[in-house]
Amino acid sequence: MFDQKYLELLSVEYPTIGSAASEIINLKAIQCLPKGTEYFFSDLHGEYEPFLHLLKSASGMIRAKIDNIFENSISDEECSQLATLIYYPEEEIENIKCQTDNFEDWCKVTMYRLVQVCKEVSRKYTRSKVRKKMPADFAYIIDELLHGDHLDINKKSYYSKIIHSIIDAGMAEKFICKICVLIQHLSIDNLHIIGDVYDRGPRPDIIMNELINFHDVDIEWGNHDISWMGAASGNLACIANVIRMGVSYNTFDLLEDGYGINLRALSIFALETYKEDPCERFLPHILDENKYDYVDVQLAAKMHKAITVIQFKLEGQLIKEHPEYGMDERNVLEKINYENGTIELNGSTYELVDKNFPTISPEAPLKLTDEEEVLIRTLAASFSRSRLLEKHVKFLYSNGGVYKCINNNLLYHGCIPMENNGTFARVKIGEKFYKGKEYLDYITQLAYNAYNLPLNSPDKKEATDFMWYLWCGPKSPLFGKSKMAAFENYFILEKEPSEENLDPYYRVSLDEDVCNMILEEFGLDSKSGHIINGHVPVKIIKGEKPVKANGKLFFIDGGISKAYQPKTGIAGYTLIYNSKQLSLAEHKPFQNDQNGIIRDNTPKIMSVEIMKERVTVAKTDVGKRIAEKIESLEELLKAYKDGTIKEKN
Ligand SMILES: O=P(O)(O)OC[C@H]1O[C@](O)(COP(=O)(O)O)[C@@H](O)[C@@H]1O
Ligand SMILES: [Mn+2]
Repeated sequence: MFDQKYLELLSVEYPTIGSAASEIINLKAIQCLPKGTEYFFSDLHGEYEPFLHLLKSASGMIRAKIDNIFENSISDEECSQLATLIYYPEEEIENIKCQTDNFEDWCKVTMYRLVQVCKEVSRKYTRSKVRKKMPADFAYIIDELLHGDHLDINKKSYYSKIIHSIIDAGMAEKFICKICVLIQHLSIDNLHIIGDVYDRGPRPDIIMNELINFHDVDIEWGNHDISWMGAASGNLACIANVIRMGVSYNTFDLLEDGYGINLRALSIFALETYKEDPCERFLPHILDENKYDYVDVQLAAKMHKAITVIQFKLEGQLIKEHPEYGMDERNVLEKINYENGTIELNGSTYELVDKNFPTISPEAPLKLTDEEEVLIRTLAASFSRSRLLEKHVKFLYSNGGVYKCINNNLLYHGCIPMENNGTFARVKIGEKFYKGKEYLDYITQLAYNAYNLPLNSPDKKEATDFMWYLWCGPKSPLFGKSKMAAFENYFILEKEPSEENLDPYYRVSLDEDVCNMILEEFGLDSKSGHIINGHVPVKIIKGEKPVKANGKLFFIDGGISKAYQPKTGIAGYTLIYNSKQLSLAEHKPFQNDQNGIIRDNTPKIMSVEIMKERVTVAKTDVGKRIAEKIESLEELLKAYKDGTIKEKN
């Protein structure tokens, strides 16, 4: 069954009977351990401070562990202080230093407590896995402290000796910081980000840096992420779109300081073109102030309008070039009566609130002026030169996809386009129709082609154009709405034309049988599987619930994004899947002090499904791979024993 060549290759890593046998023993032991804890987040929308807090605190689970361990021995206030120390060790140590007379004593007590917390969070991992996460300079000491028997009288003095030596060597602060970070890292085994890292909030770039440094993370692309990926692939409409979103949410720090996108040409153009225009409909939302790159609101409004008009022109051009997208209704600039200042949409005429279009010629509304053309090319050049954006987009590709099947759960941001009768919608691309999993696989391929194919490849342009469709096309699984009503929101006062209708998916998937059908389409076991969705904020204020379809379907966009908190009433969810249960942490709005520390924000944690039996590693996807490895190692052992392969002593 195993071919000789494969076993020969394996024998390089395990050259003797002894090494192969001990690896088999090791792997079999791992299989029996409880599975690691998976954390699911969605719709982070650039909110780096709350997100980093959720990572550091394992969304409240570290605090829950502290309460468990020290329930009867230390006060609630001390538990709270210990939690803050674990999340923000450096800052909190400075605080303590100012507050306490005997810092050395505090260090001693704290180190003991931290070792206890660390023992608790590392309990379900092998010693070797924990060692791999340890800071190199303290690995030996932490290992000793974690694995000794503190009740043994001889060992007891040995441990206090270690603690005292750390203090005497002046290393206590460093040790405390390192063990706090180790506790953070051990608390989250895998991280799943179900889309929309980008737009609205201040610094998605900081979130991306954090994700890149995290040990195990996957990202299911959201419509906002794909738009940045499209921009990085050179799609001009996507470039205009991400700049428009950035300017409209006042995230100049991200654009200029983070990604080094030079907006000087845009500001000069906007000031000249919209000199006398107050651009009232384009005043930016100010959710956060910029730290490095302040832009006056009046100027920002002009820049916002300038890039929006360019975007609508570029979008109109794409729509005309691709009748197969079926998006003619969105070619809005060609539907305007420039003389009357009205627009005809779906048979109704609406008056525009802003009728000033100095760069649009009514005979050719989609044509960029020479200045607009130069401007968008300049911006595009800036995008292609941004090394940090390149690094982040590469990570989105290497660790991401349209969907992910993991441990019998199906993760995606938006939806699987469906019909009203609960069957998969058929979508035509080129000459072929696609649906369900095949459709998602095909568009994943197109997304890779957009970024990776060489410029002269004939398929490159098709794929790059399609990135814009994925951002806002009606059958895009990342978007899942009938239209993106950006134009209507800017230019029309009536509410009705700006309504965006959700794909039938969002209604039919409330039926458990439909969820089961979707899970099976992706080769998952519908009895134990779940679908985990982002994208649509759960309006808790209005009584909506994140758990749907009799527990098969989770919507976990609870509004980490400040822009959505008035709609949801909370500050986001984390779905947590450990060996015993699935639970949802519901977060309260985050308030940080002047040092950036978020205190007293322990979420409400609700258990949503208790596992029938404790889930071991053997039952997970990693476990399945381990089982295959055990099988091949056993085959290698046989080959060593019957002499087909020689040991390399
Ligand atoms: O209110 P904003 O930030 O202008 O954005 C509104 C647009 O964002 C969208 O909700 C898409 O963003 P999400 O994927 O975050 O929902 C559109 O449907 C809508 O037109
Ligand atoms: Mn979204």
